[in-house]
Amino acid sequence: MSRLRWLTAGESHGPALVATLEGLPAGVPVTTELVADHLARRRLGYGRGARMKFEQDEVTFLGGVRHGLSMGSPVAVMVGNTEWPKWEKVMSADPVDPSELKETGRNAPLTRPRPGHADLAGMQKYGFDEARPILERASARETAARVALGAVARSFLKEAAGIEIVSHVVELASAKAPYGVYPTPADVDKLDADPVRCLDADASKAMVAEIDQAHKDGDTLGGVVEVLAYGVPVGLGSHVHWDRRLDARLAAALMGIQAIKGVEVGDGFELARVPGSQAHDEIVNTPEGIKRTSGRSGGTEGGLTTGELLRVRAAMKPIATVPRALATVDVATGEAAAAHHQRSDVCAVPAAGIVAEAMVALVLADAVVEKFGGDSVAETRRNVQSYLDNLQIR
Ligand SMILES: Cc1cc2nc3c(=O)[nH]c(=O)nc-3n(C[C@H](O)[C@H](O)[C@H](O)COP(=O)(O)O)c2cc1C
Ligand SMILES: C=C(O[C@@H]1CC(C(=O)O)=C[C@@H](OP(=O)(O)O)[C@H]1O)C(=O)O
Repeated sequence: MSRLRWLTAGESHGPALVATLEGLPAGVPVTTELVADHLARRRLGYGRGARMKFEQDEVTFLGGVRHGLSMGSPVAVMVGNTEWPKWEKVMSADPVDPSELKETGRNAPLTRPRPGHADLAGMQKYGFDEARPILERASARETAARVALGAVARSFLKEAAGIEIVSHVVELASAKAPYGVYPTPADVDKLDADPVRCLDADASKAMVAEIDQAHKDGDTLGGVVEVLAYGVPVGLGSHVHWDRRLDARLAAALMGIQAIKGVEVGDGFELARVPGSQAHDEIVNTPEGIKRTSGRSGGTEGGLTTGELLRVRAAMKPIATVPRALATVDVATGEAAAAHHQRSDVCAVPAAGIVAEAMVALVLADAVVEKFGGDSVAETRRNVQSYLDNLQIR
């Protein structure tokens, strides 16, 4: 199985995040601007904290791309952290004199772990007496690296198979967008211009009001994002083994985003509440070929893509750093305490949608490379076309 492999590294207040992508065919259009544009989309969204106002996400390619095209070698990309100069001592890789650390005023031990973040279990597991070494990597700052790779993956998908990915916010706390309205690639600019990346104006207003109220109350919120992939060919993934099922791969990738607690493929949990006669997508022959009368399955059956619209949802829990701090224990003293809190997002659901797009793009790019191969994207495209031209049933 030829597959894409990818990794990220870097801490929230370290010098930079880095990400590598191995197995990408040559000839994929990739530029610094393309990646920067997607990173800028991830910084948007009503309810995000102060950092997103000044964070620059400075992009540098370190390998794999020449003159705007991938070369077939591993792609390496670095995303600089604007905050680094303030954290140079606290996050120094090399030992630092304790007096210099004290001068920074940023090195007070974080001994009051936040419920809902990785602080406490991470300290226990890795043997630290404070949360800094845990929260630096648990932080969703890391998702900038994923979005950088996702930008590369989506360029490959468009070029190789004409696949395009769109996401939108469908629920934010108790505010809901009307069910069954699916934005298309033509709606992306409109979505990105909306404060909460919701297509429905009334629902968007209600979501903004929820965030304003939570802000006033010193609270935080979660929500649900939906990702749609247009132009996915039939037959990505496979029914033959659990770890080859595309629905399983998508679910794992989405669940791997910080704070995502639930994933649905298509109508997901709703399908469990209706009889079979209302749960499946009936098959009809049309002048354009065999089609489905509905899209309840979300475009996968038996772990294979059906060639219909791919649709997945991810539910994000509220931000763990609650301003009206939650009860915890100071692990230095064993006494009851309020969880540590500095600045934080009130709500990051719109940003989570952009991260979810990136994860879906990486899973689909992996599945396309696996099925169609190709050392150059032109070869992948020929293989996709030949497969579609030679489908026995269509
Ligand atoms: C885009 C994005 C931004 C986030 N911003 C914050 C934040 O500012 N403060 C915070 O405590 N958690 C934030 N989170 C959530 C934490 O990273 C998450 O709660 C933590 O990783 C623990 O969640 P888990 O149990 O799902 O891993 C954010 C998550 C995402 C996806
Ligand atoms: C930095 C980002 O998100 C961060 C995610 C995050 C967390 O705990 O997950 C906590 C906050 O970090 P800080 O305390 O430095 O402001 C967010 O700003 C980002 O998305 O780029």
